[in-house]
Amino acid sequence: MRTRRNLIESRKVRPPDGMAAQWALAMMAMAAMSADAFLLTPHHANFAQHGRSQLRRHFAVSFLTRCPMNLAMGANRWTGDQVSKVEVAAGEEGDASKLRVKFLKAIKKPAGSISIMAAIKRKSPGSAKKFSIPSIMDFSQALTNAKVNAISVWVDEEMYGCTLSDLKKAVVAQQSFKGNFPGPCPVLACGSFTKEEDITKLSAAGAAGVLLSVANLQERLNGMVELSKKEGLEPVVLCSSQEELQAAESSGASVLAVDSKLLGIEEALKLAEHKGKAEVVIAMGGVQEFQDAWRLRDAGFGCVSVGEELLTASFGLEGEVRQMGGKEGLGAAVVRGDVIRENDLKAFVRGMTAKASTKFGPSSLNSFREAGAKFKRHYTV
Ligand SMILES: O=P(O)(O)OC[C@@H](O)[C@@H](O)c1c[nH]c2ccccc12
Repeated sequence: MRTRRNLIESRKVRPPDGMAAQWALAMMAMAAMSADAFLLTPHHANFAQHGRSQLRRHFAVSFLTRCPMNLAMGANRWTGDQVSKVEVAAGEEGDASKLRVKFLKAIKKPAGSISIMAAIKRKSPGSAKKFSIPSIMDFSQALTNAKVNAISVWVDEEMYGCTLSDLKKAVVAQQSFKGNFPGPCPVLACGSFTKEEDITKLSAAGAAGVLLSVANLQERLNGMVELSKKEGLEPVVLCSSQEELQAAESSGASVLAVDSKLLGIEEALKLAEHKGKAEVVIAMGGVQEFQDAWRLRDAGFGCVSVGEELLTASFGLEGEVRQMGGKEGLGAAVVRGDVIRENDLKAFVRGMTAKASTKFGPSSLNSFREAGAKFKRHYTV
């Protein structure tokens, strides 16, 4: 039988930065309790961001007896050393293709349920909302902790503020879920990819799939779909009409995407019945309420990609007053927009995937925002 120490080492779990003493204490407590593993919850990891004295006061570990499968760092903050290693790996030369995760398997759910793909972007054309996302790696992990099924990264620095290196970081960070259930999330590369070398680059970065647009590629679509498959990437074909859906299907792609951001939810809903033999149809963007996700699910969409609302739930909007008491009040907290609010993120994903019926709505995201309050509060739970 492996010793506890071995177990910890074999899982490559290390004390987070500045927590060596607490870690040692936890180990001793584990030994005393004959626990095989323990869980460091996101709660504790959050304290790590807020300074050590507070951390020391609040530090606690939750014990899971004889449950090595659950050995998990809820929100594994990366140490400086780890980050620099990844930055090297995520650089131009580093090959992350071996870290690729199967995309279709991750997003395909039984009928009647919907999978969630979180869109990572720092900005959007035509939107005033900006998200600094200080650490793509931390965010990538927080998303998996919140049980999203896939992640997409918009690789277009000018339009979306994210680069290929960000995509690679999102891929590499998923490795901390290897051996866990659920395991690492696949990462879909989004952007307007038109060249063959785009596909090879994305493949080397460890992307699980690539978004290909019928409108952009036209007669070159079939070739790009084929090449993506050859490179081990799942081609996800973006359509905005019935004709485009047909073209996408005959290109041989199994995963189609409807541009619900462009069309709006109502128009996207109408397109669901033209999905043909596609294994999964993704609604790409424009989801603002839980109910949008539920309606898309009921119409036959298998997956929904959510960007702005999910990012807003995760980071808040810079300058927003988020607690009771108004701007000057005792409990006032002005959001800096650079800290991941894990609980809100989790509640958001849970709401999207809830087996709720649209009949008993409306239970929208906005209804939690206390729109009538004198000082606007943003709560997404
Ligand atoms: O932020 P939203 O509305 O939740 O959307 C996410 C994502 O899919 C979106 O970032 C997006 C950006 N460009 C697109 C083009 C087509 C479809 C979708 C998109």
